Amino acid sequence: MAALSGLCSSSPSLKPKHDRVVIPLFRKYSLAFPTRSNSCSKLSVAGEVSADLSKTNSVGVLKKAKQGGLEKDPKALWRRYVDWLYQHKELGLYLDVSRIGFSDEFVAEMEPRFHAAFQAIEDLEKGAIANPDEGRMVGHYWLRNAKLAPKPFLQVQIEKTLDAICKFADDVISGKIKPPSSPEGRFTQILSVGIGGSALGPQFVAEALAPDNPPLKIRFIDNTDPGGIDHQIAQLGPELASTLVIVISKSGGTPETRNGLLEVQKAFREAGLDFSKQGVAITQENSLLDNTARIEGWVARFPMFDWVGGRTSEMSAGIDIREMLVGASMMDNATRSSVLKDNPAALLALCWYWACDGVGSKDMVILPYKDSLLLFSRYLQQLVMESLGKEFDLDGNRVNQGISVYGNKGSTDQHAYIQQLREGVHNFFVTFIEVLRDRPPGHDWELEPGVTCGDYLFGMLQGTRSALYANDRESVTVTVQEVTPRSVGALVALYERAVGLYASLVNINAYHQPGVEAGKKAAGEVLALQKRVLAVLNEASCKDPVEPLTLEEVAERCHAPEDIEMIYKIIEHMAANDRALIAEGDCGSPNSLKVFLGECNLDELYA
Ligand SMILES: O=P(O)(O)OC[C@H]1O[C@H](O)[C@H](O)[C@@H](O)[C@@H]1O
Repeated sequence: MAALSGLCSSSPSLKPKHDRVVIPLFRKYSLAFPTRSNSCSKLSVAGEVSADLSKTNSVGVLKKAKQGGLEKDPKALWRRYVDWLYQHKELGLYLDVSRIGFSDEFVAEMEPRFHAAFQAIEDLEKGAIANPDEGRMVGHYWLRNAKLAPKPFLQVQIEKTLDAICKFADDVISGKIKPPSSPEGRFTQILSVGIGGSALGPQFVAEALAPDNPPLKIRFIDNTDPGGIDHQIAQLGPELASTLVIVISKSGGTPETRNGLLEVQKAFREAGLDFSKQGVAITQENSLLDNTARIEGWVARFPMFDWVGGRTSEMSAGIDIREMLVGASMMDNATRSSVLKDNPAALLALCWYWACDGVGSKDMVILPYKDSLLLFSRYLQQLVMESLGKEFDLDGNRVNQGISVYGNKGSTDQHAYIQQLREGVHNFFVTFIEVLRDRPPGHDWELEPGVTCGDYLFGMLQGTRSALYANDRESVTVTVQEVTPRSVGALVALYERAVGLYASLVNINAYHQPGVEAGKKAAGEVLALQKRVLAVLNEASCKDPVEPLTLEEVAERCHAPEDIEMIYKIIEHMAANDRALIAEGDCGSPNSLKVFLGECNLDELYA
């Protein structure tokens, strides 16, 4: 989909400007912010850790080392910075972990765990069933290097899909594939319908990489909120006739996505348009969505593979950008290293383990200082929380693992919640994402002597990093030269691998999501109950005279007295949407309510 908005076109390749990183002036900035005495924060860190470590953590040195507090001597910090600085020359990407306080002892003690984690990832890449509950291989790494796929037919499948997507994108952009009844004679808009991993990745990439004036503009329907859906369709207006609707769902049966599709199809019907001439499906072969698209003869169908999880499907069909794949593949190569200091994903996993005590005791705050990376935190929220948030470990022990992720962007957040990060409850560590290039060359100007707009953003990032550290708030900094398809691909791959390694460190399955099913099942039960409520109300409303019912009567006739609260919520919702009428009382006093339906449906009554 991003390919269709002009992202498939090759972008200038990244050339690192220098081999050595420009060192942030942390000393200068830390002088600018008042610092608290160390002893105070040392105490609080030690206290938090001892409580959490008693749960599951076996890394004894973690507790001991944390009691030491963070390094504050500027010279020692500088040595630590240089010592631990990771650089990927070709990608122009740096990772600074110096503001995470792990000790050498901790690193040594973690070594055997990393050994096992590296081995697990190697096995995964070779096609092991790395998702044991679902009996599936985990192959998102093959998408950016098909030769790695363990079977030749998988290699062919990946390459063929990639070629087909790129060709389709070219044909749409050039107007070779066009909508039947658009005055423009070509597609001008994309409406993407999908949720979770089938929305967050495309949204992030579209926000990060779409050019100012893309050949096709992208909109998203990523919820079953009728108001939101109506808004997207209304904004398209007459351009619905030149909208390519891309429906993305790996399973092909997600209700929110199905609802979005049905709503969009209704809008097409009402506008006198033939949806099948403008619809594209991206889904597993033979899924409900795939079969629908095939039978209805949609414009195109592209496969999503069984061995790619939704949240790691960023590089699969739909987001076909060869440059992104190159960036991801380069990062994959780097993160295969079994030398900790040479492996940025392992360094990240190490920092997470240290900062969160291996039990998720701290939240991960993602702060990109670049508007176009705004959605990176939302994207990572799913990748990290759905992968790591698990009740049981691989041996069946209850561990309730996870790391909470939130964030928006700097310096905007400076004016929102950074106050609490600096001074309030100490339950987080920060990841700064720094982008060195402010603007394309030749566009910069000094809005005051010696200072550009971008210098302010840079100052805010460095100042915040220093001010937080001065108050014992740890941080990681990832630096890229520019936001390009290549660097975005590299960032995605970096975090995918870090999540995989961290999952091994804490012995959980990162590739399934059993908890999501519970909510979906419960939602299904609510809708089934609603149908029974409607039938009971319909029967009472078909009487002459109409018999308004109390909540208790409805619950009894539904044979669900224990569900009276849910029945109340169903009726409240129906009343707010004029689908149930209130005869007596009001929703503020549930026991006073008497309800009926405005119309009697005889067909249903005798069905
Ligand atoms: O792509 P779909 O099959 O429609 O799934 C969409 C989403 O559904 C579930 O909520 C899963 O937990 C997500 O991982 C997935 O991305």
